[in-house]
Amino acid sequence: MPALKHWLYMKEVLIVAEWTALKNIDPHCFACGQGNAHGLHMRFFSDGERVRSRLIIPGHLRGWHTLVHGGVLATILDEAMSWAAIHLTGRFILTQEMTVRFKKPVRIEEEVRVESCVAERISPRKALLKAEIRNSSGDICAESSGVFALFTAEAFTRMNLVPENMLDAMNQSMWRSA
Ligand SMILES: CCCCC/C=C\C/C=C\C/C=C\C/C=C\CCCC(=O)SCCNC(=O)CCNC(=O)[C@H](O)C(C)(C)COP(=O)(O)OP(=O)(O)OC[C@H]1O[C@@H](n2cnc3c(N)ncnc32)[C@H](O)[C@@H]1OP(=O)(O)O
Repeated sequence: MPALKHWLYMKEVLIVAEWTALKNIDPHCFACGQGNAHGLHMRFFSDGERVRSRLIIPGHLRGWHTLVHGGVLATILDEAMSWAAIHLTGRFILTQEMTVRFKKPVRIEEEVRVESCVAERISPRKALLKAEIRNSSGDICAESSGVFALFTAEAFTRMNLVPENMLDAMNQSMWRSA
């Protein structure tokens, strides 16, 4: 294999290997459920430090004319921060609070990318997450930060936030890829 072709091949292998697909266990989630006919069908990938997804926001989620509804952008940011909180801390989570800054309009039917990370582990029970949405030109269109409550499996079960028969699948999906 000529050197350049070999280098490109190796680069591709490295890039593919760097981002691992994360497993989804709830097909009905509005944001990530692949079986929700009205949802966003987001799929997530992680390199161990960040979580990311890309999607095309369908026309029925518009706010005005060709603009994506701000609440939909907030959902995308919340979802990205949630996946990062779960997979990068290894805890079950609830979004406790979040703020969003809308910086540029996002258009329906345009591809966007969202990326999130843990900004700070505030305490054993809390983490600060950040996320940003970029349009196809790479401009940051919306960004968020959020405080996430972190739960052990036992605490999550005690608070009746997960049916016991789903606990195993949830625990496993937090460590295994798709
Ligand atoms: C949902 C995640 C499931 C994980 C799935 C895992 C794997 C699957 C993989 C992928 C699936 C991916 C993603 C899922 C995606 C998206 C999720 C969307 C996220 C959301 O869209 S989520 C909905 C919106 N968001 C809420 O619906 C929050 C409502 N808000 C509250 O529910 C409270 O505000 C709270 C609890 C946050 C703070 O409550 P608070 O302010 O009253 O806190 P306080 O400290 O006073 O605690 C009082 C007593 O709560 C217990 N407690 C509190 N925090 C605890 C902790 N961290 N650990 C253990 N126990 C805790 C103790 O029992 C304590 O009692 P004590 O400490 O005295 O014993």
